[in-house]
Amino acid sequence: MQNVDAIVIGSGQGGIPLAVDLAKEGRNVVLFERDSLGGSCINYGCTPSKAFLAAAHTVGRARKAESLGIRFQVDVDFSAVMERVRSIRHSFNQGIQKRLESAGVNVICAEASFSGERTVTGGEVTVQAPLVVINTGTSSLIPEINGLEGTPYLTNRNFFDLKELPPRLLVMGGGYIGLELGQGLARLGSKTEIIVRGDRLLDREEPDVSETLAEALRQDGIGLHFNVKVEKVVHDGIFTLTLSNGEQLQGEALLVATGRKPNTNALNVAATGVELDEKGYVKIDDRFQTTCSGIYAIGDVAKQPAFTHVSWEDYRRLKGILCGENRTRNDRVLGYATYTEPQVGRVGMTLEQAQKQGIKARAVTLPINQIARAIEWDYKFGFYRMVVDEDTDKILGATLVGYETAELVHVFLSLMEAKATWQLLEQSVHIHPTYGEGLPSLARLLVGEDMPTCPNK
Ligand SMILES: Cc1cc2nc3c(=O)[nH]c(=O)nc-3n(C[C@H](O)[C@H](O)[C@H](O)COP(=O)(O)OP(=O)(O)OC[C@H]3O[C@@H](n4cnc5c(N)ncnc54)[C@H](O)[C@@H]3O)c2cc1C
Ligand SMILES: NC(=O)c1ccc[n+]([C@@H]2O[C@H](COP(=O)([O-])OP(=O)(O)OC[C@H]3O[C@@H](n4cnc5c(N)ncnc54)[C@H](O)[C@@H]3O)[C@@H](O)[C@H]2O)c1
Repeated sequence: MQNVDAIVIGSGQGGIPLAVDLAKEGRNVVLFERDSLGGSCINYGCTPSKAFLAAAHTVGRARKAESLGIRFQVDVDFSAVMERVRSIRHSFNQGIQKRLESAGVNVICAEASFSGERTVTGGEVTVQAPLVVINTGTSSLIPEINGLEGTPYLTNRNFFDLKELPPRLLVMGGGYIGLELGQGLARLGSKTEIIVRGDRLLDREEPDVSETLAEALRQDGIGLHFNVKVEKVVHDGIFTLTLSNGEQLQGEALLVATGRKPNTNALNVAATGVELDEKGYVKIDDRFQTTCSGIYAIGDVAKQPAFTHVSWEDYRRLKGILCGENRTRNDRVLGYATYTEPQVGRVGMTLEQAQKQGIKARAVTLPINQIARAIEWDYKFGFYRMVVDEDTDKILGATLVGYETAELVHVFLSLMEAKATWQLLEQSVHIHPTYGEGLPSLARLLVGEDMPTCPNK
């Protein structure tokens, strides 16, 4: 056994920069990774999915251009689309490897598990350190369904290895992955059916977000099946799913996107006193400390909101804490987005969430058809909503559904980080004609101005 300064388990989005920084400071750092360097985000998450959606949404927008008087002949070279996705993934992955190597991190390509207090074994290597950081992420949670096991179903792991476009795609799950990848393949040409066990898509969002997305997906030709479960799966070259309402659906491909489970099974945490919650996530306190001193956990495995920028920010905060700064993980404004078309850009609380916390809150909503830019570009789906505290006038949250709202929502992120009031937004003079000019217009609804609120509308 060797003694080192720090051990990082998992090359996730927080673990890599932390290992690099510590190594650059001259510490002896060992990083264990059992799979490809860069974790879910680079290998089977954000990077390949967004490169894939760049192609898919280009097709969607080309088809939609007919309403502008333009007709395109769309010819999808699926194999070229996926080759490009894989080459971007490869280049990101190589970049990570070089970064770790040049910083002097000792990378061990093996599955790691605890073999004693702050002692970790992976492959032939056993190391002990005063500092251990767990950044092992999550994997697909596969439901137990009669006949599913052993069939060649897709998850986000093998989706990006597809070489041919499946003529028909069945998707289980109406969350982020099911909607992004389902709409993506539909736009590239697969006849797609999405099976949802509840009564709406993205069920953590407000109902009108779900309705807007459902309408947009239907316009892409996607079949939506609500309030049904998959009871049986048969695969004989083709997948046949029997649903709880008796209906049968068939497809050449089945994507299972029904949630995630933490990668903690292999860790043998009992050997070092790290406790897990009832679902297997690592329990941490406000400062990322597990129940074992000297061992920290960051990112998805610590049940942080499962986004790359959160894992990255966990690293920045943990680094501050390790350097003696008085930081916690709780005082941050977190946003996220769904990269469907329309996109859903979100930050902070919804009206219902604010009211449940006892805040006297109010929400205003501006439909996208009140924004000149949207009319000029014939963009029909969406709305902008802001939630404010009526006592303090502070902005509490925003939901933006529409064109590239993942970009636009940063206006709210910054305003909220600055603890700004809605009056600041109301006073702002945004450029005409932009989607962004809808934001002060939204704020002006709070002073009672009638719609339309944008110039030329
Ligand atoms: C399809 C998809 C699309 C996504 N799109 C987005 C997006 O657009 N934007 C966004 O912000 N987020 C997105 N996410 C979420 C994002 O990928 C994760 O939140 C992000 O990767 C953070 O992960 P992490 O740092 O916790 O660990 P991960 O990136 O999951 O990395 C964990 C690493 O630990 C390794 N590991 C696990 N156990 C062990 C062990 N015992 N020993 C050694 N190594 C181990 C794993 O192999 C993995 O490489 C997406 C996720 C998916 C699945
Ligand atoms: N744009 C992004 O930032 C992005 C994109 C993809 C994934 N992610 C991250 O990855 C996480 C996981 O995504 P996900 O889509 O797997 O999970 P999710 O939790 O978003 O959605 C899973 C869906 O599957 C449904 N479901 C569960 N069991 C089912 C069953 N047996 N049959 C049918 N439906 C079932 C759930 O009701 C839910 O709607 C997300 O929560 C997110 O944090 C982020």
